[in-house]
Amino acid sequence: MRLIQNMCTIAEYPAPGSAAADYCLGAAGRRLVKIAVVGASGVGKTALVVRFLTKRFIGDYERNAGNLYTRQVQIEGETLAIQVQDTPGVQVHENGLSCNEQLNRCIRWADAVVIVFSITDHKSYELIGQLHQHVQKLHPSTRLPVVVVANKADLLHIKQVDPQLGLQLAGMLGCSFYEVSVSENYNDVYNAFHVLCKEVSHKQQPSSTPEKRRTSLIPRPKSPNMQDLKRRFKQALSAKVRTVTSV
Ligand SMILES: Nc1nc2c(ncn2[C@@H]2O[C@H](COP(=O)(O)OP(=O)(O)OP(=O)(O)O)[C@@H](O)[C@H]2O)c(=O)[nH]1
Repeated sequence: MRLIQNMCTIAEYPAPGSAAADYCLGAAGRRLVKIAVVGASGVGKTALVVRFLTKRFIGDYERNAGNLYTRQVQIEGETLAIQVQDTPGVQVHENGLSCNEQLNRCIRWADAVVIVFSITDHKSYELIGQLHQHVQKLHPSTRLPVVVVANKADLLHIKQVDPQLGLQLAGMLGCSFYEVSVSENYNDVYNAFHVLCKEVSHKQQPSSTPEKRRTSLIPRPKSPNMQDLKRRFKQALSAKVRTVTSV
């Protein structure tokens, strides 16, 4: 969907670090968390993003062109600006995943990724492992926080994937897992994004762990000033002289 009320549509596929991409951060001087939402076509990526941003479920969306939205979230008492990049559905070809340059740019830009599949579409589930691998390949020097989301939990009667399998796979990949129904439940959607933001926030502040903060609060001993040193040296010297003369 192209433009949705109450959301700020910033740009389509902004270049990392571009003025558009940093708009929200610059506006309020807040820390920024950038999230890309990826997965097969029709799994509910746009619905998920819209639900998270507006709390509303809107049944029909234009085929996604990949928009960037923003909102603020409170994480452990701090207000963070978050940008969420919706992406077009990933295509699969005979020789595997086909990720176009736009999608790759989004993944490289992101601090964290949401990989979505639908429990009504087994093929979308089969993509998760490959997508996760692709994300890691585009971020070779860091372990990007990823959450796997199994959507359409309300459609149990036509399910093709047991959500339990999603949980197992996410565990094997070292990702968090959420089973959600974007159409019926806002809280699970919110929690999935919230956990991801928290993980990124902790990663962005490695030096402010409680242990380090405690250490920095221990006062350093005052270094004695030169005057003081001279005074003490003189005192020691005259005491020595007194001792020698008294012998
Ligand atoms: N029943 C049900 N339908 C859902 C749910 N989430 C999304 N849908 C529907 O699934 C369809 C596809 O949703 P989209 O959000 O457009 O999916 P997408 O992954 O963005 O699709 P692409 O833009 O093609 O990549 C829409 O008709 C949504 O209304 C859900 O939790 N339950």
